Amino acid sequence: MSYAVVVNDVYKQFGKNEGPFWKALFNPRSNNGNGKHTAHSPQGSVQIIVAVDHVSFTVEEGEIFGILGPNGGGKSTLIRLIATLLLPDKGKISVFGYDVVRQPLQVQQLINRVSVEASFFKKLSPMENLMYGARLYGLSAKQTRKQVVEILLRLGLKERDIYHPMEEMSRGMQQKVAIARALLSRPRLLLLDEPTTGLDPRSKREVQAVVRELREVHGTTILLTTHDMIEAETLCDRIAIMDSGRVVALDTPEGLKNRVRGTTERQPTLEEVFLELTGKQLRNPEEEEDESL
Ligand SMILES: Nc1ncnc2c1ncn2[C@@H]1O[C@H](COP(=O)(O)OP(=O)(O)OP(=O)(O)O)[C@@H](O)[C@H]1O
Repeated sequence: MSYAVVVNDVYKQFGKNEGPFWKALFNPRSNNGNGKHTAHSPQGSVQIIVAVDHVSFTVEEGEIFGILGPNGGGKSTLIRLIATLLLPDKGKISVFGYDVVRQPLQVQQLINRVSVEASFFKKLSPMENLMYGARLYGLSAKQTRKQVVEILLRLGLKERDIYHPMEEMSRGMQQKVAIARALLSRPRLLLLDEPTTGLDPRSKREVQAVVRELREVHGTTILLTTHDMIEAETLCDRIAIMDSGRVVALDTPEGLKNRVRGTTERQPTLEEVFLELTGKQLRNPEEEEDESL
């Protein structure tokens, strides 16, 4: 078995300085059960946030693997650790056999990442932004120009949008341009951090179709985070449910549902599975509105 990603007992915490320690004496706070607690020292008090709490899993080559969880669950931190943007405090991560801490350059050559906060030169068009990106990847201008048009049209942009300033585009369109930019480097592993959050249902479907096509045509391994259960269920081969920094379950969508089957006649939804496993609701009211459009 060839693994694209191996995450082994990874732990990551953040510390936020809360000022001098004596202030905390008047406002004492301890572990609130949500991965947060306050540590005091003569230098001051620091709120410790455990973002990733001893997480282990593997992603097979060519797999579409989803990390499903609520806001603040630790999904983005995990993606940043795999992308070599953060260092783990404990544990090991390897990407196609390369260690993210000891061999970050080798890892960076095999991956690309799209996040919701993708940045662009807003006065420039998608074509200009992508040509700039392509130069950073060392791609030839002529070949890239053709490829940019192909990818953007495939993602549902109109030909005229390709040459208009990015600042005139909707967030959905900008997200598609971010995905197109990541695809230019033909990554073996594509990390998608909430790729369809805030997109209208049609744009969502277009992005999801491209994700499937990438795996089918190019064999790209895809690791995506989402809090959209329908997306997780329809797109992912396997799903890790993450809550408060921990993976609480990992299985195929069918396997996850089988875990809580037995109470009712019908098959449970992933939302019910999530509620059963974490005691929390996952559904995002914004997404619900989107779905009904
Ligand atoms: N750079 C940072 N400094 C301090 N705390 C951080 C930092 N990055 C993340 N956190 C905290 O770590 C926890 C996990 O955040 P993370 O962004 O990984 O969650 P998430 O599941 O991706 O949620 P979201 O969908 O809201 O991005 C949260 O409590 C967050 O506030």
